[in-house]
Amino acid sequence: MDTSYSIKPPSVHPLQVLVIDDEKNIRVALAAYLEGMGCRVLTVATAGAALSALESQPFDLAFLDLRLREISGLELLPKLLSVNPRLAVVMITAYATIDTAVAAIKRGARDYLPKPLSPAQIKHVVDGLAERLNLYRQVEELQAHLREAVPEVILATASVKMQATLDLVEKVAPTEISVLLLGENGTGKGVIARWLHTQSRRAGGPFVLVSCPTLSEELLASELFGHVKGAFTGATRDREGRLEAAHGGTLFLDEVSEISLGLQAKLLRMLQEKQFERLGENRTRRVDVRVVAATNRNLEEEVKAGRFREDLFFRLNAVQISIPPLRERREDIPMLARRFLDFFARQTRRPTPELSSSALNALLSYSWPGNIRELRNVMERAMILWPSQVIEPGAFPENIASQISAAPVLGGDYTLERIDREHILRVLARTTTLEEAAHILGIDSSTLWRRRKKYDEES
Ligand SMILES: Nc1ncnc2c1ncn2[C@@H]1O[C@H](COP(=O)(O)OP(=O)(O)OP(=O)(O)O)[C@@H](O)[C@H]1O
Repeated sequence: MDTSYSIKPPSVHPLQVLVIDDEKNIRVALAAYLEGMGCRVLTVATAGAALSALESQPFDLAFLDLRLREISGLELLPKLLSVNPRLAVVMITAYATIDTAVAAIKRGARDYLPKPLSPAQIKHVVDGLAERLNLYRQVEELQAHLREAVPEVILATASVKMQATLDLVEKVAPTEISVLLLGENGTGKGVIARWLHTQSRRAGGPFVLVSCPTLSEELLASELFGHVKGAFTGATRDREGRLEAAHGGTLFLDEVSEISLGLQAKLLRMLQEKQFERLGENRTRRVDVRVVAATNRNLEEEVKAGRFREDLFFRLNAVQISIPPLRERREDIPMLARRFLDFFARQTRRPTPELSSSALNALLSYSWPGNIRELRNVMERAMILWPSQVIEPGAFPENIASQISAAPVLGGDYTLERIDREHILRVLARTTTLEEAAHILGIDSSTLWRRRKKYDEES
């Protein structure tokens, strides 16, 4: 997923903490306490060591002594923040005065605490920061979804392969069966999962997404099952998990292969018995969800390699639906490109531009490793960068624009079969029915159908 995004992805548990103090006793005591809370701690005695530690590691939090031997903590503070602007700095001092506290906060410290620090004070700082980072992460996920929000799901297709996929989706949607969606990144697994939900009897209930790989094991467990206050660092109050939030609806587990073996066991129990406990809680809760899972890995191989439980695989895989990559449904590229252009044109209140034939050529010749997501991004970029009403290859990134030369030209060094194939695929791409394409090509529809099937299978 694209990360060009205003809020930096925060680190998740465990918190990385830097302790900067020239008194060994303080360093040792603070480190022991922080480690006891599950933090990863590095202690340093000098400003130089602190700066070089920050340059090499992404710390979340620093405890900074106000009076270091060679430099004041107040002087060091802006230097630390210039290396890592997201660092939360807590000034600590045995000589607390209101003036220095104000100065520290003005320079960017998050907190100011008098020595000796009590365990309760340290816990308060750590829990508060863990919760804030967790909120950042949730905001980041939401913003990423908003940024990618699908204006309108495009379910039209001219591809035999994709049509077979959509037929299967339509068949299983109204049932309660678990569905496993397979497909490369950006092929639309999330879009199809949401569509499955809207076509199901659960459409009036919630659709809840859990993106498995973005979270550490502990955080994912808490995200799924919820937790009670005190279950781990940062668990400052009881919280329901996404499982409960999905009650009566659909739970979408994206990139399910990334779930650790420990969590897989819990998930299996939930699927088998519809029961689970929040982290740190004895009470057993019941939940009614339909699970749709997705992966871009070969789960059977993960099972063979011992990384994925076979019984969980069978539970999730009641029906398997493969979504073809865009390069295997090239005939859809022009239609999808135009639909995205139309969407972005409406958003920017411009008339929808056309694609020149060389622009179309470039799009059709490119391999689209990022699939529909990449096509959508390329169309959005073209709308921003290309003011004219006819989009030319120059509106596309260089790796796509340069594809035109790879397309076969009449009279070039190409076999008849390559020209035949390219011509058929392009005519199919710009026409709306098979009959219309067959008419242009001067062959009957059944011959064209067979050729298209063959090309689909070869690609
Ligand atoms: N059928 C579709 N109609 C409209 N837009 C689509 C469609 N399929 C995919 N997209 C676009 O591509 C983006 C990626 O789709 P989606 O997140 O569903 O893919 P994915 O296969 O789940 O990808 P990943 O594995 O990276 O999570 C969507 O946000 C949307 O912009």
